[in-house]
Amino acid sequence: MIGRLNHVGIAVPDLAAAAAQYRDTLGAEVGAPRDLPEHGVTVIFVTLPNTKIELMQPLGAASPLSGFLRSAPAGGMHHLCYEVPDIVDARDRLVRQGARVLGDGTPRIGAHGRPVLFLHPKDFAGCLIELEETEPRPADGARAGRPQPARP
Ligand SMILES: CC[C@H](C(=O)O)C(=O)SCCNC(=O)CCNC(=O)[C@H](O)C(C)(C)COP(=O)(O)OP(=O)(O)OC[C@H]1O[C@@H](n2cnc3c(N)ncnc32)[C@H](O)[C@@H]1OP(=O)(O)O
Ligand SMILES: [Co+2]
Repeated sequence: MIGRLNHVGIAVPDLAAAAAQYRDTLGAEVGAPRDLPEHGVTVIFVTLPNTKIELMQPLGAASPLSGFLRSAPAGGMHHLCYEVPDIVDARDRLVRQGARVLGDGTPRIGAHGRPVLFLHPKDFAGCLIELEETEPRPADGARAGRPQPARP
């Protein structure tokens, strides 16, 4: 079910300082900061030859990173993002196997403009897992190979 490692999320207290470290000390290709208020984060993607690093700092009082940074004030690895071809199919299979999908289970649009979901860290060796759908859905939302309900 899971495919490529799309990115590794790292929560940091100071996004600009972390980005400078990746750019200047580690010599990596560092993108521009982007606010994702609907997710309570500001992110900078670091592009590597085989994957990406998502540097994130809290945005707003309700950021999901706040609790994490209280327990790890200097920052730390926060989540792994795996790619899946069909996020609804992946969710339903995981739920059938007893995994906890965070939130109400509805995929939301993530930093790459694709649907994402998160799985509880307690179910996966203490690692928060993000799933990102990779194949763009056709305009009618249909999925290849899946029977489509008759249109009204
Ligand atoms: C989607 C936009 C972007 C993208 O790439 O597209 C992003 O990736 S945004 C990333 C930020 N968004 C999220 O993380 C959303 C999903 N996260 C959550 O729903 C929460 O952070 C949650 C449920 C993982 C933790 O919530 P909270 O911190 O309030 O709960 P607790 O402090 O009670 O933690 C419960 C338990 O889990 C452990 N924990 C918490 N966070 C992590 C983590 N990142 N990795 C591993 N373990 C984690 C925490 O230590 C607690 O363990 P316990 O033994 O009970 O103390
Ligand atoms: Co992410």
